[in-house]
Amino acid sequence: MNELLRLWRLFRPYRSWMIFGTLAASLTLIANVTLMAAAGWFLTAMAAAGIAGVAMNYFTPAAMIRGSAMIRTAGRYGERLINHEATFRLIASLRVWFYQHLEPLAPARLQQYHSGDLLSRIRSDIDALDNLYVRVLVPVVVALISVTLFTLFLYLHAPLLAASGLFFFLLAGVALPIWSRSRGQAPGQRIADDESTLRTSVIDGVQGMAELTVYGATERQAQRIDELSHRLIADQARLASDHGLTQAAVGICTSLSLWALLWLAIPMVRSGQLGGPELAMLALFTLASFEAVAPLPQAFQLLGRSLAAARRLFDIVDTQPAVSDPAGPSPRPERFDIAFERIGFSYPDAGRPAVSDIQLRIPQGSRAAIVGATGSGKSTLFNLLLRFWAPDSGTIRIGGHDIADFSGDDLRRHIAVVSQHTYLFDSTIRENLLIANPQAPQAAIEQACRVAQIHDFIAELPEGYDTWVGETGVRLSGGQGRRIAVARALLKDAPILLLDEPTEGLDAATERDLMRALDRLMTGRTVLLITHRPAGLDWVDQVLVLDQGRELARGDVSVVPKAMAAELLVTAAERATGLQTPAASHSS
Ligand SMILES: Nc1ncnc2c1ncn2[C@@H]1O[C@H](COP(=O)(O)OP(=O)(O)OP(=O)(O)O)[C@@H](O)[C@H]1O
Repeated sequence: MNELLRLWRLFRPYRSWMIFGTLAASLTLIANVTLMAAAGWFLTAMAAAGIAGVAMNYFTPAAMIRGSAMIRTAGRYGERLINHEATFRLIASLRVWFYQHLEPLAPARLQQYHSGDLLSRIRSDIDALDNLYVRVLVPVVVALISVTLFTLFLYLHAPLLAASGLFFFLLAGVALPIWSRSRGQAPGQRIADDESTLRTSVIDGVQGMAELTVYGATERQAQRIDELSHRLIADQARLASDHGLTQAAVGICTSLSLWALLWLAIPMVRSGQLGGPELAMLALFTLASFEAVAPLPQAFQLLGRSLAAARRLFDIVDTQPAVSDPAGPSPRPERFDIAFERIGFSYPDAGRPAVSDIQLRIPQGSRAAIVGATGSGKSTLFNLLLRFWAPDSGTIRIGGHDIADFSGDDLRRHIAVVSQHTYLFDSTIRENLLIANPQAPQAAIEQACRVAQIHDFIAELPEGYDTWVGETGVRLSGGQGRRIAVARALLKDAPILLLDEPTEGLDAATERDLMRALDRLMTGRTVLLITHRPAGLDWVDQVLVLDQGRELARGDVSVVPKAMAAELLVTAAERATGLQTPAASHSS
C-alpha cells in the first residue's frame, strides 16, 4: 500500500483532471440509473392511469427521462475525453520522471539490469500504471459515491430495502473484489516479471542470433522463449477466467438483489406503503445500480499487476547513484592538468581491488599512456576520471580541483572520449556527429570530418551526411566508425581527451590513417591513452604500466620493461587474431 501512496503523490499535478474525470463518470452512472428508474416509473404510472382512465402530468417525467439520457450521453463523452487526456499526460510525465531517475544511475548502477528489463520497466510497467487510474481509482471512487447515494435513495423508500440493497452491493463490490485480488496477486506479479524476462530473452536471441546459429543453440533459445510465453499466457488466461467468473457473480448478485427487493417490496405495495409504479421504478433501479460495482472485481485484480509494476519502478528509482553530485556549483578550472593521487578502488562484490595506490600527474597539454594486460585496471581509471564511479581512497584532480567538487555533467563537459566501442545511434551521420555539439554548423562538421579523414568517404555516399548508419552503426566499418568518433571528439572541442584503444582491431593501413587523425586531435589537449601496444607509445610523454591494479613502472617509454613489452605484444596479437601465437604458447 506504500506504493499506492507514493503513486498518489506522483499523480498530484493531475489531481484536478482526476477529480473532473471521476465526477463526470459518477454523473454518467447516476444519469443512467435515473433514466432506467424514471422510465420504469413512467411506463407503469401511464399504464395505471390509462386503466383507471385518469389524466396525469407526463411532461415532468418525460423531461426527466430526456434530460437523463442527454446527461448520460454527454457525460460518457466528457468522461472519456477527460480521463484519456489525464491518462496520457500522466503516462508521459511518469516516463520523464522515471528517465530522470534512471540517468544518474548510468552506467555504474545499471550494469545489473539487462537493457530488455529496463525497456520493460519504461514501457509495460509504466503502461500498467494507467490501469491504476482508469480501471482502479476511478471505478472505486465512482462506486463509493454512487452506492452511498443509491442506498440513501432506497432508505428514503424503506430502510429494509436499503439494508437488502447494501448487503448485495457489499457482496458484489467488496467480497468479490477481495477474492479477485487475492487470486490475482501472484499471477499479476508473475506477469510483470515474465513480460520483462521474455523481452530480455527475445532481445538476447535477436542480438546474439549469429552466435546462437554458429553454436547450434537457436533451438534452445526458442524453447526458452516458448516456455516463458506459455507461462505468461497461462497467467493471463487465469486472470481472464477469474474476470469472467466475477462478472457472472456480479450478475447473480444483481438478480438476487432484485428478487430480495421484490420479496420485501410486494407486501409493502399490498399494504399501501408503496405504490405500483414505485415498485417498477425500484426494480429497474436495482438492475441498473449494479453497474456501479460491476468493474470493482477487475479493478482489484488489476491492482495486483499495477502495484507489482510500481514496485519494479520504485526499485530503480530508489537506487542510490554510485556518485552523487555536490550541493554547490562546480569549480571552473583555469588549467587542465590531471593528477591521480593514491587512488584505490574496488567494484562492489569484487574479490580484489581493481586499482590500488595509483599515482600519475599529467601536465596540461601533455600525453600519458596507461599500459597493462587485460584486467589490469586501465578502464577503471577512465571510469573514475569520468566520475562514473568514485574512488574508495585518494583524490583525482583536474586543474588542482578535486573532481568530487564537480557535478558529473560539468566535469564531462571538459572531457572528450574516443574508444574502441564507439556507440553510433540508428540515425544519420550528421545526427551522430551533432551529439557532441548540437549547434555545430555544417562547415564545422565537415572540417572535423576532414581532420578525422572521413569527409571524402562521406561526400561520396549518395546521401552524404544524411546517410543512415543503421543500428549501432552496422553500415559502417570499424575504422569508419572510429573516425566518426574522432570527428565527434573534435566537434566537442574539450581540453581533455581520453583515448581507449582507439586503433584496436584495425588493419595496419587504417591504423596509420587513424593515428594521423588522432595526432591532429591530440594537439594542444591533455591526453590520456589506454593501450596494450608498446608500439604506439612513441608519441606519448610518459607511461604508467599497470599489473593487476598496481603500478609496475612509471616514467618515459623506456620504463616499459622488455619482458612487459613482449607480453603486451603477444596479448595484442592474441586479441587481434583471437588465436594463441607461437610466442604465447612458448611462454605458457
Ligand atoms: N563494472 C564492473 N563491475 C565489476 N568488476 C569490474 C567491472 N569492470 C571491471 N571490473 C573488474 O575490475 C578489474 C579491472 O578491469 P578493467 O576493465 O579496468 O581492466 P582493463 O585493464 O581495462 O582491461 P581490458 O584491457 O581488458 O579492457 C578486472 O578484474 C575486472 O574484472
